[in-house]
Amino acid sequence: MINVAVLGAAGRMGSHVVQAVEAADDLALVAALDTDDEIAAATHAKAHVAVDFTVPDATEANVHALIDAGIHAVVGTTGWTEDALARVDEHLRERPDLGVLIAPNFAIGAVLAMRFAAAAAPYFESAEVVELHHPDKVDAPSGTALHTARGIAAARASAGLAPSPDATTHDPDGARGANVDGVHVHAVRLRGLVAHEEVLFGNAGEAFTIRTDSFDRVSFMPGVLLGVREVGNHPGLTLGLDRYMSL
Ligand SMILES: NC(=O)C1=CN([C@@H]2O[C@H](COP(=O)(O)OP(=O)(O)OC[C@H]3O[C@@H](n4cnc5c(N)ncnc54)[C@H](O)[C@@H]3O)[C@@H](O)[C@H]2O)C=CC1
Ligand SMILES: O=C(O)C1=N[C@H](C(=O)O)C[C@H](O)C1
Repeated sequence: MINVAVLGAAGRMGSHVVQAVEAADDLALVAALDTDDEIAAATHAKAHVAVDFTVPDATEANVHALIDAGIHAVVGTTGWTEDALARVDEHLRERPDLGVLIAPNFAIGAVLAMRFAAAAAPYFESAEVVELHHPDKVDAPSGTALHTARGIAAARASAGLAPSPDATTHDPDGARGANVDGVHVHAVRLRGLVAHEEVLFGNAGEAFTIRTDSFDRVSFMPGVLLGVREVGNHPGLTLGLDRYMSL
């Protein structure tokens, strides 16, 4: 039995994780924590793994506290910078027995979309990412879109591709979106949406589109539970759920 604590348990994602853990025969929910609770409560409850779906401003401190407490961490919260990831990696060297999984998206379709986008990237002259979310989301672009764009950029660089063609010289209102390592990323916020992404590729005379849609937050739960079950078998810092899958 794996004892699980959930951080951000009152939130949109955290409340789904609480239900998913409670429904799993091999997992025990031992702590459901939110803003007013200390991480120490997870230690007192003998948690083996903590799942963090909180806010970008809180998640790094939570992960360091979990490492200090000797608890594996499965993190879905977005907003991680390269510097913050490096600090976690460094901290984990003090605890080589612990695993931390930080994944921008636990939906299987989104995990595959990120991988497929990186695989397709060397074959197209142009690439752009459009992410579409509910309007209560606090960060933009989404963590998934950042990860997708960085994967595309790395694959283009490895293949020796020139920058995507773009004649824009005047964009005072930022209509071309964010530039993530040379890949333009556009963020839509619309009531009624949950989490969606389109990756657009173009060549002369053709387009190739990868689309993933989470219509309901239940779509993230199989991936979260996979992370909970596997994190103890993957010491160190792991970025992306695909690292736990045979892809
Ligand atoms: N990796 C993935 O598959 C997914 C990631 N996300 C990300 O998860 C995060 C949370 O998303 P939502 O659940 O929609 O947000 P939310 O705002 O509904 O929930 C966040 C919860 O965290 C709590 N919280 C804030 N600071 C805290 C702290 N220091 N300790 C404990 N709890 C704290 C809040 O009170 C709230 O209940 C966001 O960064 C979002 O982008 C969302 C969906 C899927
Ligand atoms: O805030 C959300 O809702 C989501 N956040 C993650 C992200 O920023 O990529 C994952 C998913 O898109 C839902």
